[in-house]
Amino acid sequence: MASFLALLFIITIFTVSLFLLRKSRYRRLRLPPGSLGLPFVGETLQLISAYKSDNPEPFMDQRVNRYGSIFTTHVFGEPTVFSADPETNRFILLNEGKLFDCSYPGSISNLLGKHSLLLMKGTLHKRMHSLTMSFANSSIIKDHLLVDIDRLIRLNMDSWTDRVLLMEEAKKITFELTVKQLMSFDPDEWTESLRKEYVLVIEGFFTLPLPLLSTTYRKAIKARTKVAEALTLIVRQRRKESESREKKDMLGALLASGDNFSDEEIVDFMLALLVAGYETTSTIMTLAIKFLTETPLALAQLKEEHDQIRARSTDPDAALEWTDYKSMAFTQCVVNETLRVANIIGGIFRRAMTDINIKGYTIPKGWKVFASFRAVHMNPDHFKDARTFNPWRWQSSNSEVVNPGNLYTPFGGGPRLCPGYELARVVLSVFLHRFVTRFSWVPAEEDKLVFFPTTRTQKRYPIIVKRREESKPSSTQ
Ligand code: HEM
Repeated sequence: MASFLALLFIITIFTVSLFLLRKSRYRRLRLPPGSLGLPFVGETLQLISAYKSDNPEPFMDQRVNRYGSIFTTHVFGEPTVFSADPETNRFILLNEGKLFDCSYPGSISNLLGKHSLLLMKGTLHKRMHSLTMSFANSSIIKDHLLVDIDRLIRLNMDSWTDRVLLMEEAKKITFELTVKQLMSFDPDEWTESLRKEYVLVIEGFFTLPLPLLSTTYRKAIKARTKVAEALTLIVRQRRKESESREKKDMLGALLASGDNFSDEEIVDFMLALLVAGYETTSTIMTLAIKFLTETPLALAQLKEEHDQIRARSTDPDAALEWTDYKSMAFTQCVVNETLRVANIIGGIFRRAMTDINIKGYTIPKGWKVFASFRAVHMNPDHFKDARTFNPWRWQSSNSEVVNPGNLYTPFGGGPRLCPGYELARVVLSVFLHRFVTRFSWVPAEEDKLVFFPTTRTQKRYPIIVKRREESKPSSTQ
């Protein structure tokens, strides 16, 4: 008993001294105001509980009201400076690689692989980022991706009847599209079994990277190995045939780039691209439908826009043309507003490479920073009635958002600007076109949005769909 009390005493003294030491070191620097919370856990539990609800705003609102738009907190085991300030966010984004480095949790880094674009740094990152951009830009989308996007979306929707888990279906579509774009494969059993392994890999992102303690992480590592093996076989196969058959896909571009990438480099690169577009694009597809369902006036206007495009052709299944996409003016307002309100990527973590002075404060070297896009997008000082879904705010006649500048950053910015931003917009627009012209629908049950560990609806948004021609009264009646 005496030795237990002595141990308890030592632990208490150690913890208190650590806490005081930490406080006095930070007091010497001009840190942004805030609270580091409890020793070790900091304010992690408050953050998680806010973001696990459908209204995470109070976590930021309370701290911004108390300390201002740049404040210090302590989350996920580290002191972190949070920014809800658009100028500071821009500064962080633009100084990537100079003052700040990207920073992902160990589980994500291990599962992605060291050659993934998300983890690359320096000149190689620059080169690979521009290669990726060149592969998802508007002329490539116009020249050949649009046809595949439209075809695969229709193919998937052909089998939808009655109750549909929209989030699941959207994920399937997005995965198939990315596989097609990367290596020209049409969906089949191979694609679906690869997707199942992917789901396991992604589940591992949000666990501790400790195989002995976490079954989910162990399964994710196993699945990652399987995915890498499957992709390696494809790369090797393509190397053999690359001289005779030049395919217009990402893998072809990598092999023809003259950079002599190894199999491992190409596999890591493709694996990460499949992850980056998968959750994000499918979630935005689902949430666009959810927000429209809850805003009938916007839905009616959107339907009208798309019915008019359909009316231009006698064939209801005629492929969409680039000019059709370009004529979807209100759809672009819906896309912008969905991205603003949903905040699929609510912000980005970086690590300070040196002591950084900003707005009169110091961010100490080695500290994490979090540039919160969400806090800016949801701030009524920047967007009128910010917490309401209002696609009309994006209409060119509306003076509110003529030039949103640094205020609107759903795809980030600077050297790590999302290379899939244009592609995601086209996929979402085509999906909305086919969805509203083919179906009427009602939610099958209440479903709630949550924002941790990722933005999603709790029940994968179940809906009951009805083909529009079925719901129309027959002309002979
Ligand atoms: C609605 C859909 C999407 C959203 C909201 C989104 C958002 C973002 C954001 C905010 C970043 C910046 C991350 C950072 O600065 O650390 C990013 C990076 C990235 N995105 Fe997207 N993205 C979407 C779709 C896509 C698609 C379809 C692709 C596939 C081509 C893609 C590929 C990537 C890649 C590879 C990166 C890493 C870039 C780098 O680190 O250099 N994204 N995305």
